[in-house]
Amino acid sequence: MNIVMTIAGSDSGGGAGIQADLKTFQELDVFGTSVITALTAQNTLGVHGIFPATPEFVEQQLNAVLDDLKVKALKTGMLFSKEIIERIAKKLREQQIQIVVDPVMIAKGGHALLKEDAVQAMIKELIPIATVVTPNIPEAEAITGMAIDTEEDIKQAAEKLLSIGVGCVVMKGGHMDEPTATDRIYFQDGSTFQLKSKRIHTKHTHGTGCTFSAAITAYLGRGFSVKDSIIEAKKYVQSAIENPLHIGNGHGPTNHFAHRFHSAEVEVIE
Ligand SMILES: Nc1ncnc2c1ncn2[C@@H]1O[C@H](COP(=O)(O)OP(=O)(O)O)[C@@H](O)[C@H]1O
Ligand SMILES: Cc1ncc(COP(=O)(O)O)c(N)n1
Repeated sequence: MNIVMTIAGSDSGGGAGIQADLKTFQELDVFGTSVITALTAQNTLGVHGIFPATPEFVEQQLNAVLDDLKVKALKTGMLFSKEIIERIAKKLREQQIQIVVDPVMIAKGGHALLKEDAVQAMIKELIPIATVVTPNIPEAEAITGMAIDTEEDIKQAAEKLLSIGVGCVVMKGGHMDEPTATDRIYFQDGSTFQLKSKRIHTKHTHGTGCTFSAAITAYLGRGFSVKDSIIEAKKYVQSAIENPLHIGNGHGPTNHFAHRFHSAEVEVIE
């Protein structure tokens, strides 16, 4: 059995964070383990409270899993503070695990999930040891300090991220004002490709980023290449967005069952 891990926050509403990650892992046939950085009191309407774990307890969870289970790939999501990031990075530097960093900063409803002073720790400690980083446009702007409006801006921001040391940058296009949902992928060796799918006009996009990065992690854990993992993950998230569950009164979650009966169309542009 391929074992993977998520290091993220809990979403009591079940749409994002640890809950979205574990659902994705289960659907994609890998064994999911978890390290919870913070509890959130959250539903489809927003984040109502945050109760962080101590950095020591985050480390204890990480040690408990890694001392016993052979984790092949992991993702990080909501990490909340600089102290938590430092603990995690110190431990992960000693491991041979493929790391997907989803640099979660702000929930769709506007609530901060990462303290402002933690961005630098993410840049210094975590991104350099990552296999893949998956920023959305506002996150890429916060990390690079650049305004991103055009395709050329996206490329420049990706180059800045690559210069920090990460192996591959996935610039997610959910927030771009484009008729398609286009993600642009850049590798250290200069190669690049795009993934294009139909943009779905829906308010049910809570947890799309979490689901996407968890799916990349699941495929890496199964031994897929980085490129194929990203392509397959995009198909999974597209199908999860195209078939919303219509639950809750706000931004509803993605549908993790959808891939069982619907295969989404994703165009790979080299
Ligand atoms: N309305 C949409 N229709 C189709 N795909 C979308 C839509 N919104 C986001 N996506 C896709 O979902 C994934 C997550 O992207 P994004 O929403 O930008 O990230 P985040 O959830 O971190 O803000 C990406 O693959 C993106 O292309
Ligand atoms: C615990 C947790 N982790 C991540 C997100 C981001 O998800 P989204 O950007 O879809 O709100 C969230 N809302 N809550």
